[in-house]
Amino acid sequence: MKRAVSSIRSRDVAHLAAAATAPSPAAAEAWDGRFRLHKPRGQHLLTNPRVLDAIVRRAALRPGDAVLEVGPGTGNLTVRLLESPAARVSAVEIDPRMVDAVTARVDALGLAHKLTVIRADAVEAEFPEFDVCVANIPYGISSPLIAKLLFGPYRFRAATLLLQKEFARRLVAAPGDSEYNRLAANVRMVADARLLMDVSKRDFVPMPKVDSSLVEIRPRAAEPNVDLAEWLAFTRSCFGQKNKTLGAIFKQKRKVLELFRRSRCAEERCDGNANAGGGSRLIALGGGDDDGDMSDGDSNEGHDGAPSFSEEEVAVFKAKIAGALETCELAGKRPSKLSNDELLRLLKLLNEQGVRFQ
Ligand SMILES: C[S@@+](CC[C@H](N)C(=O)[O-])C[C@H]1O[C@@H](n2cnc3c(N)ncnc32)[C@H](O)[C@@H]1O
Repeated sequence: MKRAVSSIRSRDVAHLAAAATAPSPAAAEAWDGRFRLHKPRGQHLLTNPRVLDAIVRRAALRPGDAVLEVGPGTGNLTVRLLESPAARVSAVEIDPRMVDAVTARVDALGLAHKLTVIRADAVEAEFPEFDVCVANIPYGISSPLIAKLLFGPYRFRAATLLLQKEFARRLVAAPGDSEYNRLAANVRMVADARLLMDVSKRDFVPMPKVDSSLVEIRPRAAEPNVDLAEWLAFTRSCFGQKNKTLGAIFKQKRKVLELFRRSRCAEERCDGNANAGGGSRLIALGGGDDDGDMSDGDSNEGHDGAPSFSEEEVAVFKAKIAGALETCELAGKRPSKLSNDELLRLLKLLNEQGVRFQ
């Protein structure tokens, strides 16, 4: 029978708590039909107690830590975090039924004084200050959430996140690996990421189609020596067609024209950079469907307040790009094989030539 979505009964709360202490296959059966979980919201609850304990152990919480949890669901991980040495947990949850469930469960355990539940979309919400983020997140928001953590205003020690296994592999990939991509290049610019362990899809209720991996992301203390918005826009440009050489990528008429427009606008401070990747609140890191080429058409007519320009001007600009590629000997290289230092050198040379990406 269909359950109302607005509230949850107390016997469900007891059941939810039990689910995380029973072995997962039994829990999966017990769950069936009791509480309608929405797959589009990524509501696959982690019910294997050994995995839940391992996540908290691997997060290496310290006394006094403020923990951020994204998507507490019914609280299977939350209660373990609250029982850890951490001082407090702030949990951001979008589904009001889950907010009720985790609140009631934590209340019943006498741990409510350590928990703040924020009912909000974690991609949109402003997070309170935190030392560590520990979460089994909805996989649909992996990329924007990691972007928000690493490129937003937050200063924290580490994020220990359960992610879709393939996404996790892409996140920790190194230059030259077949999975290396824009997401990994962007994360590497500001943080160290490593795999901690794999988690079977059988440890979730309902069972998802994919396996998962636990990943640790540690932001580096030192700020990188680059304008991050410019870097994000640059990698978007490079990795849009990651199997092409940089020479081929930056020879394309459409790309050259778009870069010309942006560079002109940056110089003249007009409003032609509305599509820049780094400036928006929702930062795109890559790793999903956002690795597309910059392409706003190939006309050289002025728009967005940008001046129009001549063929000759564009030809000079194109030659500057080719010159920068030649100087750093990267024209024949594919972006997915290059280290961030090599890409940074190219970006600096291009910037020196007046080529801007944001
Ligand atoms: C994979 S479940 C994890 C639940 C729980 N942490 C566990 O391990 O059993 C993801 C949770 O995130 C919530 N969620 C989905 N999208 C969200 C969003 N944009 N912001 C905050 N929470 C979200 C879902 O309602 C669900 O409770």
